[in-house]
Amino acid sequence: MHKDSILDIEHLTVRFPDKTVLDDINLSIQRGTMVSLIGENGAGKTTLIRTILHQLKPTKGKIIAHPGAGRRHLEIGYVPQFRNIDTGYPLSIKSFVGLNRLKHRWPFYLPQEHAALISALKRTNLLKLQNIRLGSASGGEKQRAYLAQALVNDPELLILDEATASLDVKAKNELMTLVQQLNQSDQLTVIFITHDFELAQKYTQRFMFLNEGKIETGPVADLSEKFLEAHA
Ligand SMILES: Nc1ncnc2c1ncn2[C@@H]1O[C@H](COP(=O)(O)OP(=O)(O)OP(=O)(O)O)[C@@H](O)[C@H]1O
Repeated sequence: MHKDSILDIEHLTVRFPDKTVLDDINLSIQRGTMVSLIGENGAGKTTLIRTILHQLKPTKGKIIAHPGAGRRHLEIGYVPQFRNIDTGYPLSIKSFVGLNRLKHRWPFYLPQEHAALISALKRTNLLKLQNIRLGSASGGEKQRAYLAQALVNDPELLILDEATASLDVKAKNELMTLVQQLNQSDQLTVIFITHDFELAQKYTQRFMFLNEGKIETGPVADLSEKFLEAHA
């Protein structure tokens, strides 16, 4: 275990009947860092994330989470790949973000829930847009609403699952700039799944490269070299 890790992955193996997708993986993710998770289609990125999210039980090994001081469990936020939302979608941005606070009587929030909701809207620059229908928002705004939804429970770890794919260059950079600000101001740890090396190098410090069941890690400056090696 590393001194300040948020996740320690130890001898993690996930095997499906016909395939070993993760093969004895060992790595630590440091608290407060932004890390890219790279790998070809079918390399096992989703499988790794599902295991981190307790959606999948490892065949062998384990993932140890280290919640921060005063927290009982590691809260994880998840932002999916952008998919367009029908223009008829009825909920306002605020109500959509609030869907992730269902613990009580949505949409009648307790005061602390309402405060968390407003904070998530503020941190994603959506405060002024909170009452517009999500269906009428731009692609970038919709994706920021997904980010706000992931933030509303005050996560310590944020997983961006190809969350910038299908956005235009401006919206990609806006989203990643916001995430970078949260990383710096709140020590939010980020796992950024992407096929975009340029964004990985611009916004993250380290990479995790999944290939044939194994993971290699390193500083993002070495990313192109690693990728070329894997394809040599
Ligand atoms: N429940 C399952 N049962 C059997 N095989 C599975 C299961 N889930 C995933 N797989 C297989 O495991 C491999 C890794 O899949 P995974 O979805 O983790 O890859 P990925 O890197 O996320 O791919 P992509 O970039 O396309 O999303 C694939 O060959 C997939 O078919």
